[in-house]
Amino acid sequence: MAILSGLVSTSSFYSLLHLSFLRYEMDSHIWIGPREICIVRKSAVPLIYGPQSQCLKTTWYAQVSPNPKKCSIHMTRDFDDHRKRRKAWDRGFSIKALATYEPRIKAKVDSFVSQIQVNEHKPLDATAWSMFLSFDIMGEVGFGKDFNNLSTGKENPAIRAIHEHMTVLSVLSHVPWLLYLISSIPGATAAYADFFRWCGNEIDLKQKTWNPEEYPQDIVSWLLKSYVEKDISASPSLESLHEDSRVVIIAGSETTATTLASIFFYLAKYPSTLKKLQHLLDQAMPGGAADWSYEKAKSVTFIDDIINETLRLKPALLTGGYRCTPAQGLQVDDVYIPGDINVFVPVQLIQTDERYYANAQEFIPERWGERKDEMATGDAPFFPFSLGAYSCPGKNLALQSLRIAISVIAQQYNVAFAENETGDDFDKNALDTFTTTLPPLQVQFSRR
Ligand code: HEM
Repeated sequence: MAILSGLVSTSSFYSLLHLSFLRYEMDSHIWIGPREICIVRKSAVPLIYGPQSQCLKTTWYAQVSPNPKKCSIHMTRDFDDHRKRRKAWDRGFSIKALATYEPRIKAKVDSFVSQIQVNEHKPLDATAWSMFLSFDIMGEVGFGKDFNNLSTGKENPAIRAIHEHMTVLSVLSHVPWLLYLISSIPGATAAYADFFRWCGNEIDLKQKTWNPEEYPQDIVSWLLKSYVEKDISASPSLESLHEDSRVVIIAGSETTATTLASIFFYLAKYPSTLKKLQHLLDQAMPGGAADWSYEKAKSVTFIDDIINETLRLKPALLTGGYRCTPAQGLQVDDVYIPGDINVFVPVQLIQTDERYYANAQEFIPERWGERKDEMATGDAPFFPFSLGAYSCPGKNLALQSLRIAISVIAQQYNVAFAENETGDDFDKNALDTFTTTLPPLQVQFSRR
């Protein structure tokens, strides 16, 4: 039991590190409630075993409820603890905090554009470079540090290990006792050491130079502020604070990077969408790059339509995290789910289901804008950031980063598939490793 409690004793943020590696089939639909996932399909084949309930239990596939209101959720102590702790995180994503991040994100995007300029007309791997940009942004707004991925064109060694072990972890997370067993073998987790050390050193440094009068400039400083001030929302221990700091990078970078890479894929595949976007950007900022501002870029709502449509078809978390039913079980409509059962929702499957979306497999950004009523998008399930108490606190930061990146790049450059690149591998062979592992995508940028 110690094996499992080692994995489950920490906050729910830690669950982000439990990765999944799945291929699934589902023939029915899903619902996510205002707080939690509720309905599961009784006849679904039990496939996965998860760590949350401290013993290995059947995992059920989730399904849409025709009547979500019937779902009731037991509020556990964990839930309340989580709600308190979320406050420390949410402060780091407030409107005021986001405003301090904006010019620094823009600076990172500008350095991405400088690399495009140097490599103009040459093939660039959009998957890798989106990762470089995104990790550099999270280094900056997460810790106030530069990972130097963009300037060197190489993955920082401190974060390389995360990628190399993603798939292994994603498989092992379904047999948590084995994961624990392996992690207790000396040297087996050595690859993570760089990353752990880097985050730990940064926290130590921040603690030593802590100035209570200063407005925190990055997310980890917000978490540290709660910790130093012994706020009710603070990480309960230094170890837990270290853990949260690692989550900042893991949760914030991969997700935004895979979304950006997927946007490049769609813009290269559908030149008419790119042209339309560029036309709208030109209207909003007739002076070109010199005229760029985040406020003006944000006024081009077609950017959000593209982001939404990308997150619908290729959500960064294809399945998302598990949820555990309350001890007394859950009655939803005519389905009873026993207590302590892990359930999850395959986000991508639902968001591409013809029952909810017209031409569900097609990339039609207009369904979020001018064709919203006609295509009945308003009522369709859409939850790439999850919903309710455990949903993504970094959503607005992610949207801000994506809006800045797309507007700045599309304003100045065309993007197309490089020679011999069809995009098929990228489109079809993504792996669900909790976050998504994408194949390379060779694209070519050319100045407009
Ligand atoms: C396009 C980008 C992003 C997507 C699609 C995304 C999606 C998600 C989803 C689906 C969850 C819920 C996971 C679960 O149910 O277990 C989540 C949680 C979380 N995300 Fe994001 N995310 C993105 C960007 C970010 C960023 C930039 C941050 C900043 C650090 C962030 C921080 C977190 C954290 C801390 C949690 C855990 C929340 C909790 O347990 O209460 N995410 N994200």
